[in-house]
Amino acid sequence: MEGLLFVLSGPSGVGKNTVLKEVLAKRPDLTYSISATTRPPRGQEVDGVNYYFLTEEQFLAERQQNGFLEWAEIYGHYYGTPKKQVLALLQKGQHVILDVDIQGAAQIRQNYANAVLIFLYPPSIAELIRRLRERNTEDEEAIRKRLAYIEKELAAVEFYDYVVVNDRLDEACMRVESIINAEEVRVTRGYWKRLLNP
Ligand SMILES: Nc1ncnc2c1ncn2[C@@H]1O[C@H](COP(=O)(O)OP(=O)(O)OP(=O)(O)O)[C@@H](O)[C@H]1O
Ligand SMILES: Nc1nc2c(ncn2[C@@H]2O[C@H](COP(=O)(O)O)[C@@H](O)[C@H]2O)c(=O)[nH]1
Repeated sequence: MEGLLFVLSGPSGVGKNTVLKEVLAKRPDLTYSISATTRPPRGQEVDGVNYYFLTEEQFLAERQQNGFLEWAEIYGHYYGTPKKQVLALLQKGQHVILDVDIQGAAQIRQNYANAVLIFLYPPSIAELIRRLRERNTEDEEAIRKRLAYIEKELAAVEFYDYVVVNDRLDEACMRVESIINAEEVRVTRGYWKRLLNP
């Protein structure tokens, strides 16, 4: 039986990576899909761990060969989900979670009707800006570019299946885990049959 495909989106700095790290530590049956991007590495990011860092030429060649499950241009750089590895994991029965923006989530919604879309929402705009600035990984111009998209990104929450407010981190992680648990036992997915003794 195929694994479940989850999507986590939310504005830059809301805490997607932070929440994912905690949730993934508790769910060995959930795999994080490492995206490809043309943006340069920031801080301690490592190629093949945080992202596959590609040149624009490499990214466009991969896109040309239909190598992405979804892709988007965000804040002036390309981002995409490598198709082969995600589909292989799902076929093996592994759940997969993508950290993608609202454009990517819309493509996933269109092409994978069973995917579960979760939106991580900030407790306030002021707190979101504080987190983004205090992370201290972008220069002022890059921060301004990201802030310019906040309103559009927050408005897209309407198209998601679930929303989780990332105020207290432990609570937000618990809610994301609860969503995964609940989706696993939806009768229509048939996934619950895995829980029966042979
Ligand atoms: N619940 C929380 N309370 C306080 N700080 C938080 C919380 N969640 C995350 N943070 C902090 O906010 C900052 C941004 O978090 P993170 O990098 O995970 O965001 P992101 O949504 O993945 O951003 P981006 O889309 O830019 O990659 C980090 O410094 C992180 O430690
Ligand atoms: N559509 C896609 N969006 C992606 C992908 N990987 C990451 N992202 C989104 O990009 C922004 C910026 O990320 P950052 O690491 O530069 O801060 C953020 O909203 C991510 O969700 C992807 O493969 N496809």
